[in-house]
Amino acid sequence: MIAIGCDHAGVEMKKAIIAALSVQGYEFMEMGSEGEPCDYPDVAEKLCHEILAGHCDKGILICGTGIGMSIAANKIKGIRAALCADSFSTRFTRMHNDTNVMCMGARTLGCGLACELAEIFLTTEFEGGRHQRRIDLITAIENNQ
Ligand SMILES: O=C(CO)[C@H](O)[C@H](O)[C@H](O)COP(=O)(O)O
Repeated sequence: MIAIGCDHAGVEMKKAIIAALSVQGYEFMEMGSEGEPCDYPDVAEKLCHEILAGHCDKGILICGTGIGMSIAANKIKGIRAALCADSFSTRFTRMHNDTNVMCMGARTLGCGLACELAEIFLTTEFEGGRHQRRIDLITAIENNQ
């Protein structure tokens, strides 16, 4: 199960991703705006807690730029969120950072690219090895707050 959430800026992109990836067999837990104005931190917090509770494997967050969503999501212990705008970074943030949330900007990316990036994010595996040591260092920073 993939969690997907947006504020009012990201409704069209959220729908496009659900439509494109549902046909590949992905199931989505949808949350956030259906068009009405809302505040992105509330959506980010709700989505991240669905992941931490084990109800969803990964999350996709969409706002105007993706930046506010990524700032909010990264405040939550256990969440590693990346702002994704190109295929190389999207692939490597899974391989090296083991990110569990991707954030995208609906006012900066087209829906076609967003669907492609979402597919890369959901299909790319974490490499482990030396990257796990670095994730552990991030977790240690988190635990020292
Ligand atoms: O969080 C954001 C920027 O970091 C998002 O782009 C929001 O979607 C944006 O701030 C919403 O702005 P609006 O003027 O209320 O539509």
